[in-house]
Parts: sequence; structure tokens; C-alpha cells
Amino acid sequence: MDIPYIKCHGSDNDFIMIDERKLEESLTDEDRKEVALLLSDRLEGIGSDGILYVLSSSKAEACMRMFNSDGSEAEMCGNGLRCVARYITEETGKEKVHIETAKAVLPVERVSDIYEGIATFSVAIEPVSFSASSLPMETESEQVVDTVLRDLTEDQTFTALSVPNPHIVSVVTELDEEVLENIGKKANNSPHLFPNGVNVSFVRKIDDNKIFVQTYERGVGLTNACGTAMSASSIVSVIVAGNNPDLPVTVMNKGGMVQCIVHDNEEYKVELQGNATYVYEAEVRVDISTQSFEESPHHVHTEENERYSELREFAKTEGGL
Ligand SMILES: N[C@@H](CCC[C@H](N)C(=O)O)C(=O)O
Repeated sequence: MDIPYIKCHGSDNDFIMIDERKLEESLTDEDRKEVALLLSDRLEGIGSDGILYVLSSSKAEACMRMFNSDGSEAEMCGNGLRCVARYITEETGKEKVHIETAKAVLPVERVSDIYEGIATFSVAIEPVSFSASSLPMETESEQVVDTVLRDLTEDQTFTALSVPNPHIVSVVTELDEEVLENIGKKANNSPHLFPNGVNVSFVRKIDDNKIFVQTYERGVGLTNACGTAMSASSIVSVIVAGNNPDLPVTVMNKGGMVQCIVHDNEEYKVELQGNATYVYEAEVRVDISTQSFEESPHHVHTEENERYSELREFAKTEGGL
């Protein structure tokens, strides 16, 4: 099957975006999983943190499904949703559209550039829940807020929330990537605690309403950034680290920067704003039965990633990396 795709990223969390509406044959869930395993592989494949599948929807302008590089499907993907938001707003010519995701139909829109010349989109991250069962997390308490999880470490506290994919967030003074990776692995090998796995983030407060976040992603490992994790971390920074709701929280990450506006009216909601960068467009011929693929040599490169490197450098300095 010939599959046209766009290689894109949000904060260097990179994806292969496939518009299933353009394919000659429809994909089954098993196909989506196989394509994710085959193409996301950094050594043997094209390489990505996951695949964004764009489908038609009866409830919204389009539907997004996201498969991690290990072939598992996630309920939501914040950085990926910005890329799909760009694709569908450009397709429809509308500034604002709705995208159906696994747990909600979400409004998305083009907003003013987060950094000069960088196409920027705002996406809603919801529903948010602190109920442990929503992750799910096996614990006796209904909620886990700023609490030591002895199964993971005695040395730091975590807050658990779903947005709606599962996250645990720890506010730290020093961010140690190795410690994060170890705890991330442990959490994702603890089905008695997190039966569906969990995304694990460390948050360092840089200033008022300014944080640095790094995440060990379920189904992937350490990534440059995770949109839902930055949203979850912004909420936790309001609750645990004194940041202000309703004002933008600037979130620096290894791949750039985003802004999260946390609303805490009757329930928590987040507006996640950041880049949606297209790197190139190409086509790949996939044979699922033999688990093989052949890439067309013709890649149509944009110059957007070159322009993005300025933001990357700026973020590194601002994030103290
Ligand atoms: N990087 C994504 C989240 C992708 C899914 C995640 N790994 C999960 O399994 O929950 C984002 O930008 O939100």
C-alpha cells in the first residue's frame, strides 16, 4: 500500500502524519499498530515518536488517532494534535475547527506566532481528572496529590492526573534525566500500580509561571517534549508550586517551548499553544504482511525546521540547558 505522509513535530516531539482519507485501502487497528512499529523505528524505519492518523469524523471536521512508537494507542497527544490542527485548518481554510479524539471533541485554532515565523496552534487539553481510577492507578486513596509513591522512589512526591491520558508529575529542584528514565521504566513495569502504563514528568520551576518539563513517555521512553505532559505539569505547578491560573505558564522543554493556560473554574482545562512544524512530505510503500517498506527517494522539504532551530536555541538558553 502506498502511504503519503508528512513528517512533522511539535516541540521536537516528532510524528509521521498519515491522512487515512487519502489511502486506497482502509487500515485496521492491527495495521495501524504494525505501521507504527515499522515506520517509527529510529534505526530500521523512518524514525518518529509515533504516528498521527487523520480520519473522517461525523462529529467534527476530522478525527485524530495516535499510536506510540511501540505500537500502543494513546488516548490523546497534545503536540500531535497541534500538527493535525494545522493540517485541517489549512485544508478547510477555517481558522478554528474541532477534532475528534478518543475521549473528547476538542476545539483547535491558529493563534499568533509563539516565536517569529513559527506557525502556532492552540489546542484544548481535556477532560482533566484527578481521580486515580481515571488513569487508571491502583491505590487506596481517591486522589494522589504531592504524595510519595514508595514503589517508585522514597525521595520525591508525585501528583497523578489524566488529561485524559495518564500522567504522574513530580516537582523537583534539580532535574536528573537518568533518575527520570529509571522511574519512568519502573512505573511502566508496575502493572499492579499502573495497569495501562503512565507518562512520568519532572518539573523544575524557573520563575513565576515559567517551568522546565521533561517526560518519560509511556510507549516511547524519554522524548524531547510531550504536550499532554506539559499541560499536566502546568496544572500541577499551579497546585503545588504556586503558579497562577488563567495566565500563560511558559513551558521550556528540550525541543523548544510552549505556553499553557490553566483554567481552574469548575474543572481544570488547559489551552496548549505551540508550534506545528512540517519538516518534509514524502511517500512510503508498506507491505504489512512481510513487515517491510520502501521509501520513495523524493522528499519535499520545507524550510520550517531551519527556521525552528532559532527557537530551539532560544529555549535551550532560557531553560538553562
Ligand atoms: N507526546 C504526546 C503524548 C503521546 C502519548 C503518550 N506517550 C501516551 O501513551 O499517553 C503528547 O504530545 O501529548
